[in-house]
Amino acid sequence: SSSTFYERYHSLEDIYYWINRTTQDNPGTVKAILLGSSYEKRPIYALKISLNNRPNKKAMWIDCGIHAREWISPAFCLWFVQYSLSFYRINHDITQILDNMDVYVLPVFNPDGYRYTWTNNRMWRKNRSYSKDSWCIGVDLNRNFDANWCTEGASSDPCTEIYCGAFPESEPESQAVANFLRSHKDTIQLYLTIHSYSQMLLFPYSYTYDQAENHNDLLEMAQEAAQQIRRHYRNTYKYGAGAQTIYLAPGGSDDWAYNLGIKYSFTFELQDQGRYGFLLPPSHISKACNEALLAVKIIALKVIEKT
Ligand SMILES: NCCCCC[C@@H](C[SeH])C(=O)O
Ligand SMILES: [Zn+2]
Ligand SMILES: [Zn+2]
Repeated sequence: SSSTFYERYHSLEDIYYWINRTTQDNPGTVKAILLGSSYEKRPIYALKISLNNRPNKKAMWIDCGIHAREWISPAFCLWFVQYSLSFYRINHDITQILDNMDVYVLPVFNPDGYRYTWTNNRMWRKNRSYSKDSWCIGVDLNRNFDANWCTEGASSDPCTEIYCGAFPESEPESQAVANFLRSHKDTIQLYLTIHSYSQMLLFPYSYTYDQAENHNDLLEMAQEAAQQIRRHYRNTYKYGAGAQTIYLAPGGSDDWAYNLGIKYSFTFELQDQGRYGFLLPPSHISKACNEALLAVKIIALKVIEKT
């Protein structure tokens, strides 16, 4: 039954099949968009969910799986799509969101890396590109964006987990996403990128300790989301600007999207706090995704209210 499908992790092939099936089963509502292809030439598909064809509707963006080992992230993207399609016109919050915004969902930002965690190394983080002057493989796609690129919190050593790449957007995966966001920056009002673990709701900046221009807005939104998770699920999420809440991290997709003009930009770190870490068991998927869903609802509704 569908409930067990969404409470399991799925291979890359399964997710491609799911993308196809979901698109075919929901013509006119779900459209697959080919953003580009990975280093190993795998397609990078985003789904566009559009529940009504109201003219010049705004949009929100959720990407998952930029880091290969963070399996709960793609699981959440699938969960979110299924919830949206199942509860539109049933749940008030998701109905309000989908009536006001289209949603772009990118289930697997880094398909080569994700596949690699299924076949070779469960703990792989980066993509699978080769660098010309090192035997080491892979760029940290969340250090490869053009936002204070390769400063403190990233490394120019290809053998590190935070290798920034040869230059900003050097990787086909980050380039594909950046191109799409650049060409849709006037309609996309909210950028969300889903990671694990450590249970945090983060917002710009991570490349500097300087405050974002709408810091108070972002803080209030993250705070409310964290409070509601605490109230409904009795679980604790830290929240704040990335640099001081987690660590300095330049070249991130959230900071780049923010500087592009998407003024509501967040990085979610989902469950857990370290007991299982990246190896969160399937039995925890439901709770982790419900917590993330609540945060998305609260933040998205606030964006609608503010714009
Ligand atoms: N854009 C940087 C947001 C804060 C760091 C997020 C974590 C997720 Se694993 C990282 O990319 O190291
Ligand atoms: Zn991550
Ligand atoms: Zn993380």
